[in-house]
Amino acid sequence: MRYLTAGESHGPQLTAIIEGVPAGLELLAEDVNKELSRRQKGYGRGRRMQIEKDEAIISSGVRHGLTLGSPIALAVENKDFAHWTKIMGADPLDPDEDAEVKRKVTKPRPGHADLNGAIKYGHRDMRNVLERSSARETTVRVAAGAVAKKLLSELGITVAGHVLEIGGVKAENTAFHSIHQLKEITESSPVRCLDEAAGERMMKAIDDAKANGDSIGGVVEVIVEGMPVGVGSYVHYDLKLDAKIAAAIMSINAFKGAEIGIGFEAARRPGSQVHDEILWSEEDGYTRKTNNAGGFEGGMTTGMPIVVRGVMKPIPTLYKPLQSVDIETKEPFAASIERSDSCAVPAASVVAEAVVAWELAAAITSQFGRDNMEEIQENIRRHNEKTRTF
Ligand SMILES: Cc1cc2nc3c(=O)[nH]c(=O)nc-3n(C[C@H](O)[C@H](O)[C@H](O)COP(=O)(O)O)c2cc1C
Ligand SMILES: C=C(O[C@@H]1CC(C(=O)O)=C[C@@H](OP(=O)(O)O)[C@H]1O)C(=O)O
Repeated sequence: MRYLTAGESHGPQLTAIIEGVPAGLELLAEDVNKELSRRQKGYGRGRRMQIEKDEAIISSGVRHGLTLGSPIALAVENKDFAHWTKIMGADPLDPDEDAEVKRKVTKPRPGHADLNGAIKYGHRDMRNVLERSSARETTVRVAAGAVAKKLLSELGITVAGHVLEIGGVKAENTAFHSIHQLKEITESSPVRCLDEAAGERMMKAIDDAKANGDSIGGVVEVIVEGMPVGVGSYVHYDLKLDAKIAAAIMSINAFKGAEIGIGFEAARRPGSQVHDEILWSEEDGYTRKTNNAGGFEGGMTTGMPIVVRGVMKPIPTLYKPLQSVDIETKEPFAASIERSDSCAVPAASVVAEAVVAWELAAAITSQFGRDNMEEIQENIRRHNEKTRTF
């Protein structure tokens, strides 16, 4: 499975072409829209989210609610384009002489892609960089992830993301009885946090950052239950599924770190307190006493829940500007900005779910069959049965 996205933040639409989804998967626009709406919620976002109402238009690859095995084309309209038609160029091939249209963005924001992107592509107008480097693109990544999640759910695999930390405020009570309970609780939290009291403090931290013209980041976690054992491989570096998951997390805008299982904590413990002891029972087959490995050994799934965390840095666009240099005048400046998110960690936890789901669905289809859902279901059923008594 693979996909490509196209689209600028303030252009007419975002597009994804999704390839390799097996035939026979039930898929409705509603399945995608549900995920798009989850990404739009979350405390700390700016005015843009009040303008957009993300909805998917699926124009190919699906008939009567079932995937065909052919490429799926999917688009999401940018409602904000209506306010940007002149600046973006209603007809991209028509050079417009309007002064407003010609006003260039020449002031790079520290922490964003503006300066490096301008130098790399030779753009004197950094709008040409920011339009595509914007996390608006995560909309269609969540759409592709929604397709992957649907595929996984048909195979009994559940993916849930939540927020562990925002601006230094940590969730203390992160216990849950089942992944479904985790989903239920976090869905009703404005910061997608299991710990209600910590969630309140996180919102306060976001309010404070906003009042100070600042921004804050945090930590998100994705948990996956139901993966078969042995997905991924140790035989080549580019088949290691834990590495692909880490890369997927790092590919999310503003993410600067990823860890699996106990992650960096493993550096501080002896092996006897890290490695998960192996058990076997007739009913459950092989299981582990603990899950410090977060569901992976040797680049392959262990069958235990996958536990992945990602670190998001604070949003770069600040109302309280940092020092920067105008690329035209080479003079320092203090920019005033129009709008920005103060914190997008809750939204990013939904993006993290999507990118993890995508990698898992891609690995499943490459191992258990690419053509149709029935074949994959049958192959996994046989694999699970063999694994239990292995
Ligand atoms: C959901 C989401 C929303 C974001 N919103 C903003 C924003 O409003 N303003 C901003 O400057 N950056 C925002 N970012 C972060 C930038 O897109 C990101 O920092 C930028 O693309 C540079 O890439 P890097 O931080 O990975 O180096 C957002 C990121 C995510 C995941
Ligand atoms: C539009 C989205 O996020 C945007 C990501 C973003 C950035 O620089 O990454 C900047 C902001 O865009 P704008 O400058 O238009 O307000 C965010 O709103 C979205 O998540 O759908």
